[in-house]
Amino acid sequence: MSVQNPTIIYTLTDEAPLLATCSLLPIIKTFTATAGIEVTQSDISVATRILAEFPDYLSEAQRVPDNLAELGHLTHESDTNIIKLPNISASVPQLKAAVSELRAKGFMIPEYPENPQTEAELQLASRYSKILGSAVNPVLREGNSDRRAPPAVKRYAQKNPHSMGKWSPASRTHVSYMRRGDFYSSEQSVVMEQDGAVRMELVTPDGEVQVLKTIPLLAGEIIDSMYMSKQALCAFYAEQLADAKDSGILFSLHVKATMMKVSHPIVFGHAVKVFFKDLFAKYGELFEQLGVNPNNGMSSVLEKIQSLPAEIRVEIEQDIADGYAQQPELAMVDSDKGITNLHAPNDVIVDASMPAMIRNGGKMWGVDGKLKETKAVIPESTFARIYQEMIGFCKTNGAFDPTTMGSVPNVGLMAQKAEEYGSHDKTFEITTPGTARVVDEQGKVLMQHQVETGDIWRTCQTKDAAVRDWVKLAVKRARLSNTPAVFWLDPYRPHEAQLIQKVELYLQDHDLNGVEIHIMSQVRAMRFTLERIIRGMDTISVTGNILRDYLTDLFPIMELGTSAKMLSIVPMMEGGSMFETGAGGSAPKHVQQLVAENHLRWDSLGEFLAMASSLEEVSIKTGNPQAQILATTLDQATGKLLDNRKSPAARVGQLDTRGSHFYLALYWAEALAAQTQDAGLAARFAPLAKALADNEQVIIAELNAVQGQPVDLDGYYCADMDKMTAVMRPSATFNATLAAV
Ligand SMILES: NC(=O)C1=CN([C@@H]2O[C@H](COP(=O)(O)OP(=O)(O)OC[C@H]3O[C@@H](n4cnc5c(N)ncnc54)[C@H](OP(=O)(O)O)[C@@H]3O)[C@@H](O)[C@H]2O)C=CC1
Ligand SMILES: O=C(O)CCC(=O)C(=O)O
Ligand SMILES: [Mg+2]
Repeated sequence: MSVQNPTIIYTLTDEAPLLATCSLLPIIKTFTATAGIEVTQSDISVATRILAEFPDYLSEAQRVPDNLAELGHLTHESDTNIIKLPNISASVPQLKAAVSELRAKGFMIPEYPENPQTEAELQLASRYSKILGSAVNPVLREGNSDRRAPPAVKRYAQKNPHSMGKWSPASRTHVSYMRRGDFYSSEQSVVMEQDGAVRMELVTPDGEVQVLKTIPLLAGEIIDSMYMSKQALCAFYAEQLADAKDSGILFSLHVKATMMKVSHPIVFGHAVKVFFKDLFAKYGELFEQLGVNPNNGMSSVLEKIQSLPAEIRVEIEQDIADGYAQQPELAMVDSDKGITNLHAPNDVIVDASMPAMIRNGGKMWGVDGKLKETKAVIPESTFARIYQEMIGFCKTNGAFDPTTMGSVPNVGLMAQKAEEYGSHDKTFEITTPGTARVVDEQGKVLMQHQVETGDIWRTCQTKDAAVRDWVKLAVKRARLSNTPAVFWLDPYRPHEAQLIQKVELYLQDHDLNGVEIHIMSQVRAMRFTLERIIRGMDTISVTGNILRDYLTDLFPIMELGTSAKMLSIVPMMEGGSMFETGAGGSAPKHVQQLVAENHLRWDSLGEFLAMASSLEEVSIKTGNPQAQILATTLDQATGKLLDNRKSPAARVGQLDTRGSHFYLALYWAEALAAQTQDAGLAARFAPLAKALADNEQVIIAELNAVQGQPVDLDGYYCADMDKMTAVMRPSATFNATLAAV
């Protein structure tokens, strides 16, 4: 990016945010072009990433560049400015669906090899693993994370509170987690004294040494090793199923199979097998022949048995029904369609699913479509306990009150694939019992565990420079917002004990006068924060990577009703910036609604906030004063949009995403026309402001007239761009008015 031509890169992703982009990006480009700022786009959708991985299967005309790799390189440049919308972190069923869709459209990429055996299949699996799960965010997040609700958004939520379910002190809802045999119980941690490499090795009982991975490490880097016992996990599931059945409450499993793309599908698969114990005992061999993979959920069983003769299929279906009847009632993802919590590993993603349950007064949907008390099973104890603490607090104090509650911004340790979220390439399902150990270049054993077949063994890395930057960001945010900051760190956990030492050291780099900093273990930090929150006081949570993810859905969903309204900034360690839009995901349900009734309820507030911050960054970096004017007026327009309640509504026939974008354009143009710092810009936008205001009724009528009918986007993962654009820009008057600028 040169000073003359500042560029903002806007990502094209998937599902609802991509649809919203079809309407919003033309507006943004129209406005920024007036200040000589180019907004380019970079397609990192799951479908495009698949195509980019397989040029050797495509014709010249079908090939696409590897945009994600390109963006990954740019994150190391100081003038990079990326707006990152949420994208699908694909499960295996989603990846297979995307592949089928692409093949049906003539892109003859290879089928996803579900049970790779041959060398060629293993190679394909390895190529596909680059696209599976959370494959985008870890590449781009070359900085730590700063997520918060801007004051205007918080004020709006206080004036216009969302509904909250009631909490009763008698609620039986609770969180269940493992007390032994999980990663927490076995963790060991060391800090590297100098640059070097370590090997992850498995030593079998007959002395054979299998090298599973070699990991280069930098001086000061923290490396942890830990395992989860399969036997302990399965025993835990059996106990929790029995307890839920006895207590007559729902059973629900909450994991993060997207980010923890190696370990959590396995953890999920064991739940499926323990729940349907008799089914898998009876048909284990047949299921294996059919290629059923329980890690992909019951959807895999239902899909694979389709190939069987009808009478066998019917018998299996009856056994599945019996399985459901014998076990506790499962929480439902979609009770109308019979989709349960164990259907697919990515339907219930813990960061969004637990807050939704807590917001609903501790209830999830039962098979009859009614809200019921629930046992929320989160096997790993490391972070599950924070939810139990919040649930206990709600039972005592009642539901949170969005009109008075304080706010909890987050500063998250995320840079350079920190901690568990960077561990998937260092996670192994153990195939033979033995000693799993981490050995340095001199042959010294740094950490070791006795493991059994099926145990999940992993290492996690955290770079020293990332920790230092994180501490700096925490102090900066605490000072700038005059808010106490709490490091959520547990001294009993070996990794976090190492972090505490580093935090205490790096805090000394800063002037802490007038800044309030605490270090507390997770449960105490939660309690401290909640005691303040109900008194209207704000508290910054300074956390590792997983709690960054969990807390930036949890608190915003209580405070604002959704994490889509968060400002989510990643100041890159090498000087560039990424502005994520909100802290939530790509809202698949919203696409279903659009397709069924041409109403999109995606709220682009996250995009508006990110765009303003991105423009401000352009102004700071390039000295372009018009960029700052665009940023300031965009924030004004966003504030007015909130005040005038022009956010998308949930139901068909009401204002939706497209109408909301129209109002943003109107208010932004009006604010630009009204500002006095740059007469040229004001003159440029005055006619647009007038034209949009004059045509408000016509445009809204044109936008609303299309609602109520199904629409065809010709695909899901690789929908037709022209069709999406036509659907998302249905007002000829609005389009022509923008084009005239
Ligand atoms: N940064 C990223 O790239 C992220 C990507 N993901 C990916 O997103 C997908 C879905 O994840 P999931 O766990 O279901 O979480 P989501 O956040 O996508 O969805 C949960 C619910 O949040 C609400 N929601 C979220 N964003 C918006 C918005 N902008 N406007 C209006 N409502 C919103 C919707 O509620 P309602 O139905 O009530 O309207 C939605 O059903 C997965 O593929 C996941 O991997 C998830 C998190 C972050
Ligand atoms: O990358 C993903 O899969 C999810 C990211 C996420 O949930 C977050 O950063 O809050
Ligand atoms: Mg998240």
